[in-house]
Amino acid sequence: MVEKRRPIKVREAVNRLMTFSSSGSVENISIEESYGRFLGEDLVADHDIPLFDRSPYDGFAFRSNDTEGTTRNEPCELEVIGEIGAGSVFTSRVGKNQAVRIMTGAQIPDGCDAVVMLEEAKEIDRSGKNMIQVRRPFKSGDNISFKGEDTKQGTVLASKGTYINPGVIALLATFGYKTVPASKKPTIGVIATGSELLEIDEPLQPGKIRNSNAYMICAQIERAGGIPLYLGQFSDDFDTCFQQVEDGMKKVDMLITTGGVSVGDYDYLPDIYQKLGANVLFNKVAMRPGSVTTIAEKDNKLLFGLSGNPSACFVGFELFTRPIIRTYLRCEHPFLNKVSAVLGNDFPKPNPFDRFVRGQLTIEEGRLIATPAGLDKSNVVSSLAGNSLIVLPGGTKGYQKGSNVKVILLEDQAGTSFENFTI
Ligand SMILES: Nc1nc2c(c(=O)[nH]1)N[C@H]1C(S)=C(S)[C@@H](COP(=O)(O)OP(=O)(O)OC[C@H]3O[C@@H](n4cnc5c(N)ncnc54)[C@H](O)[C@@H]3O)O[C@H]1N2
Ligand code: MOO
Repeated sequence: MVEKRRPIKVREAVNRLMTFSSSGSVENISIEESYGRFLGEDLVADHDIPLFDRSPYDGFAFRSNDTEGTTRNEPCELEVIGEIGAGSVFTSRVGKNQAVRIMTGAQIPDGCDAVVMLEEAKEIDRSGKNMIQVRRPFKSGDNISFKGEDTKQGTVLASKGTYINPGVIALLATFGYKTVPASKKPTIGVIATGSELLEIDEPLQPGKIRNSNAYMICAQIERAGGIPLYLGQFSDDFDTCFQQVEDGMKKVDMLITTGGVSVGDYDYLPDIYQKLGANVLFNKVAMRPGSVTTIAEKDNKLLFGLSGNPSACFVGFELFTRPIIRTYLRCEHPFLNKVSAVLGNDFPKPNPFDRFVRGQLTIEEGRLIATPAGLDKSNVVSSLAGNSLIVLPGGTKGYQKGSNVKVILLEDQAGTSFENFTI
């Protein structure tokens, strides 16, 4: 008789697992390679931006006092004593009733405290002198970008664990980071088990299926920010699988297996953990799909025993492996984001376990709608292409279309049919 496993709640499973999470080391990479990585350290501004008061416009810099009482009919006239382009500095001090022609981005010359835009100033000639007329009073600071107004020295530009997107790259470049301290990516081994598995380029045969999980998991690892190391697929043979897991563990930061975690005659993973002397954190979770997800730890390395059923494998990865990868990458918020939405279809099937239904989140007339995708069975592949997981808490009743539900966003929103951006 097979020993009955005791399911634990998802939250408890996650909490138990997270006590074994740890962050990896930090490596310096070039800024060109940094897109899509995670910052390994807080970045602190070592100087002000802008570093000097500068002009945000092409125009004339002058002393605001000189424009006091000026009106459209009684303009003040200022003598233009020089000009300054972006990148140059005006070396002499600008005096009373004087102005300097200045270009966008150029440093405000000493003595000046305001800028009038080119279009607002009228250039005139007074006995060979180049003058401008200014037709309204200016206050000190008008049209000036001040030193430090963008970023003050000492400010945290971006905290460790921040995803390096193009905007973060702009910050890094502004502060001279030719090399960037990035969290080292974890290398995660992937082993597929099952005598029924064919490699994807093998012809189909009776009773056999293609190994889709290994490829799916590798892509999930990449999406989460890790490096997948596919170690191969192996038949249901205890000695072979044990050897592969034992050898695989030495090459990686964590290891994922798919298949063989249930209670069948060829489900060897529980015996493999035992022979390895691994500490099994849990082997049954009150969730569908993925109830058989089993996680063990050996010498501070985690072994994720994901189900062979594709949907169960997918969900097990997103709920358990992903936060471990994100913690390794130093993210402060390692879990996927959740939003509230309205259920787009009836979901009549009740279940005592919490369900994570694969689905598609859309916006219709400003409302978020979560629609379950296809057949809700854990061995189904066709429901996996959606952008979200709809959380349906366990209970005795199903859910009706229009119910309020929580939806986990699967981060890669490229396939999301949210309202298009049009002007
Ligand atoms: N008597 C019981 N039987 C089962 C139970 C149970 O509690 N008692 N649990 C069921 C649940 S729930 C699930 S989920 C599955 C989990 O089984 P395993 O994780 O051990 O996976 P396998 O048996 O190896 O395979 C399950 C299914 O998935 C297909 N598979 C396997 N590997 C791959 C792959 N790499 N790519 C695509 N598909 C794969 C495999 O052919 C099977 O159809 O157990 C239930 N049974
Ligand atoms: O682990 Mo199974 O997917 O709950 O159906």
